[in-house]
Amino acid sequence: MSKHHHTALETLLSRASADTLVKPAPKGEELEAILSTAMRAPDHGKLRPWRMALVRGEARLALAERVVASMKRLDPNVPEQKIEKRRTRFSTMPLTIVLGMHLRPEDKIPLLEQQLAVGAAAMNILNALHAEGYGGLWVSGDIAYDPELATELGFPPPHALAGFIFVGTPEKDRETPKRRSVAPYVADWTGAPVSFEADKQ
Ligand SMILES: Cc1cc2nc3c(=O)[nH]c(=O)nc-3n(C[C@H](O)[C@H](O)[C@H](O)COP(=O)(O)O)c2cc1C
Repeated sequence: MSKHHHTALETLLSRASADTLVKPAPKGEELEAILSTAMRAPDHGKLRPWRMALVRGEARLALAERVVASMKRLDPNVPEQKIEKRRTRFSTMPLTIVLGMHLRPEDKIPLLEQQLAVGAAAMNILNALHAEGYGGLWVSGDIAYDPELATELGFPPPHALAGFIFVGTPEKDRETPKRRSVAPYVADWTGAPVSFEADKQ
């Protein structure tokens, strides 16, 4: 497999989200290794705030129904087409990782830093999936902010959802995506406040 010829940096530079994911998803020891990269995320206070609920097999249908119920709760007039799209996605993805946050609002570590640690864990997982030849897509949408859905999935307030990571194998081999230059997002600070090309009109 070509992945073995890639340096770590090339792997990081070539990651892209894949929205058409088919079987197989990683399982067993390989899945455990991929998920273990979450444990290497930078994490102020060692709170380990990330939680991953794996949804596979028959449980996918139940998740899809909870998601649809959440959509209807949030918007009683939600178009049927939107419902069907989400129902199909959640019920057919080979694996969905519900990314939960075990948040501690009373802790001395700021909530934002707790959330950033979960984001870093998610990024490690997405990169690990890519490195192993799988694909991932991190999605949220308004349902990710529905406390009732979060509670049904095991994350009652103040815990919360950081989204869902769809996992599988990209349907087709894709070219390495075009990457924008990072230059507009980088500046040397030499004493005066920086300004970025990216922010100039
Ligand atoms: C927290 C979070 C939530 C996201 N939610 C969605 C989403 O609901 N729908 C979507 O199409 N992309 C969402 N994205 C963006 C995708 O994960 C992805 O980055 C985007 O499709 C661009 O693809 P790329 O990662 O290959 O650049 C989200 C990203 C993050 C970090």
